[in-house]
Amino acid sequence: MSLVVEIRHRLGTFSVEAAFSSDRGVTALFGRSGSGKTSLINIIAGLLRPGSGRIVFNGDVLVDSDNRIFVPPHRRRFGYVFQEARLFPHLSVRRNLTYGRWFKGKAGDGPSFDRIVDLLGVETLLGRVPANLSGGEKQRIAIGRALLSNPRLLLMDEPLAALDEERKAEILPYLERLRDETKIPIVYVSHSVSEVARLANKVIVLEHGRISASGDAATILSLPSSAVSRREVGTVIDGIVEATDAEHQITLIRAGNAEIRVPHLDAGIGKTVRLQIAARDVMLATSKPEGLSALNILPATIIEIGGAAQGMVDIRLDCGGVTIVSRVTTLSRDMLKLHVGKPVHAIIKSVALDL
Ligand SMILES: Nc1ncnc2c1ncn2[C@@H]1O[C@H](COP(=O)(O)OP(=O)(O)OP(=O)(O)O)[C@@H](O)[C@H]1O
Repeated sequence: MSLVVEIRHRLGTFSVEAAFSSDRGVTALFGRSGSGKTSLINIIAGLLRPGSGRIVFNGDVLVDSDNRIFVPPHRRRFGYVFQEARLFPHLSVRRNLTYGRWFKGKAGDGPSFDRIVDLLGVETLLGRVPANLSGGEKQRIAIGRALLSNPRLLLMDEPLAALDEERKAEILPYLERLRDETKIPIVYVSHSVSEVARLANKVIVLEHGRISASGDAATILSLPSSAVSRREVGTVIDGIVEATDAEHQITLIRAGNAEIRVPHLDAGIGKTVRLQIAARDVMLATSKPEGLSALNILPATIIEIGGAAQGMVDIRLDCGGVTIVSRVTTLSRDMLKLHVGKPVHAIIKSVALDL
């Protein structure tokens, strides 16, 4: 698949100007509130007609302002999942799911009903009405409905934003299955580092309606960026499962020359896993600490000391070829006499994982 977007659009005093292409898997449009993500995904969907530019999907020209081409949304054959599920309240879950089939192409095209019901784990919900579903269940039905319309591309605008942490955690594995088990490319709008870290193959960072960075998730999410909220600053690392310690239920992951231990993972040796380490979960010591319960104490060298904000600084470290960020107080920075080039030990308090 290939999606090529080159558009300019003005909305009052705000303007979006973006050029990017995407070729497979999940492409995340990532940025703060008001950065233009929804406007951009609406332009891709055809819900908004851009002032100028081109959009081409798999060689199909959907928008070409020079030649006055604008394919309307229903003729693009894209699925759309919004923040709220927008189910039909009077229809059963089964009828909500099959609703999208009216719009799909030739009979027999696309995924089967049973396959989608199984993929999203909604078998037991089929006879219910939306009022009797949790927020997470409703969103799974909305995703199923979009999939059953046999879309060429699935557009998702913050599909988890309206859900609490528990519901998000419940639905994320289904999105991962969708990414891994169907071949449908996805454009996924989000402002959450953890969601993007788990799901995205490619990340496009939007700031003030412009693309400020794009590339693979591990690189982009580890760069300092105004799109990453201060609470979420950290690094995303792709590592490989190297060994397991069955007795202690620990899995050893290698990233560069760094070895990171995490609670037991049900993953084979050699499997790639994505780790997310928040700066606030990394402490620094100027000598190797003894008698500490933390599992991960990595030798590191300081490569950059960021500016102070609210008495805290972010310190970028090289840990065996892998960059990790640690957030310490300015008092610690001064007491430990931290400077670029200084060897330290990074103590990682917790690691978030994605299989
Ligand atoms: N029709 C409009 N007229 C004028 N300004 C608009 C219009 N629609 C959106 N905007 C402005 O464009 C900017 C980008 O909005 P957009 O919804 O695309 O951002 P976003 O990144 O999706 O934000 P959020 O995550 O809060 O939805 C905002 O400043 C918004 O106020």
